[in-house]
Amino acid sequence: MSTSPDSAPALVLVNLGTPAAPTAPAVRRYLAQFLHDHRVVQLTRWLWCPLLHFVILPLRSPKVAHKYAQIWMEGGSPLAVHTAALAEAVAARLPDRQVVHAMRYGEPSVASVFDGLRAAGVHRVRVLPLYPQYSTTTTASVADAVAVAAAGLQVELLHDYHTDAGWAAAIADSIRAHWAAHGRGERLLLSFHGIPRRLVDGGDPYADQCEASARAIAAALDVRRDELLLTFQSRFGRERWLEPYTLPTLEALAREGVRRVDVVCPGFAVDCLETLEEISVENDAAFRAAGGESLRYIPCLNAGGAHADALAALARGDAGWA
Ligand SMILES: C=CC1=C(C)c2cc3[nH]c(cc4nc(cc5[nH]c(cc1n2)c(C)c5CCC(=O)O)C(CCC(=O)O)=C4C)c(C)c3C=C
Ligand SMILES: [Fe+2]
Ligand SMILES: [Fe+2]
Repeated sequence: MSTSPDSAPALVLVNLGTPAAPTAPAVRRYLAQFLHDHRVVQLTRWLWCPLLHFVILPLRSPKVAHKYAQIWMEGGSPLAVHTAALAEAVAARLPDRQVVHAMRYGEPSVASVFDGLRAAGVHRVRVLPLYPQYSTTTTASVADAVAVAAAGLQVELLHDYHTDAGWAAAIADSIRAHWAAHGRGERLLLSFHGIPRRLVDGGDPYADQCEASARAIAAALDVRRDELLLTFQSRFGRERWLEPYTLPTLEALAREGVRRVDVVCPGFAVDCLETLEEISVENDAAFRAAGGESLRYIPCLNAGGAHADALAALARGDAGWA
């Protein structure tokens, strides 16, 4: 299918990426690409490469592969399965344009997806990184990969959608649906992926955008902002990351006598290792070990209709594209 320069732009949804199999070699290949990205780890290469190749990859890959094995789905890694399904759901809402997905690390790579679009005669592309909150570690890294892959194409990228009304309403509806099915926990915790504090001090707007998302979700839920707790998970390495950290917060709540906590992860477009294993398995066990009764995890929006509607509306609109 060849497109004219003024037909609707193709849409590429870009997610982080995930291993091809729940095995140590596949996880090692994935982590090697991910953790070589200067946007993710800024350490000087002569220091970082030996540490990565001789310590982190050999030690971490088998452990992380074991975690992936616990959550692996029939069609593959949850992140891959849900991202593909989400792209299909968005495509069904945008019949006038081509909608595909790509992964920043692993397959389908940004380069291969752009080659496919060029071969199909596409001239204009909109790239929607599946990160509601902008960070140099994620969104800017997608922009780097797109800049390399997009020669000859007219490209626009969505900076973020952290207070988009359709997205915030979809998260609020998912929380309400969870409350209707399971009753309301004593606390609602919003857990976002963390980043090093140093990056925020250097100007990364991620922390401010997480806070603004929390306010938007509270407004859409019609609760006060102080009825929600905002925490940061998935710390990697030894330096200080954004605080408060999710796990110690959950343990402190349990010790204070809070029995039931609802946890939602609004920084993740689809469920993945960090939500299905870290929150739902590891943190749940730690919460109960500290005296809590149940950590009730509220799934990501995944390929749900409200999510696809919100992303399709963003793709059609003009706000935030540059
Ligand atoms: C949602 C936004 C994300 C930000 C911001 C982010 C920053 C970030 N992550 C790492 C290190 C790791 N992250 C890992 C997994 C992972 N991270 C995100 C999202 C964000 N990361 C997702 C969706 C996932 C899950 C992928 C999946 O396959 O399901 C991992 C791999 C797992 C592990 O080894 O623990 C690492 C490592 C850093 C260093 C960073 C910012 C500096
Ligand atoms: Fe290296
Ligand atoms: Fe991460």
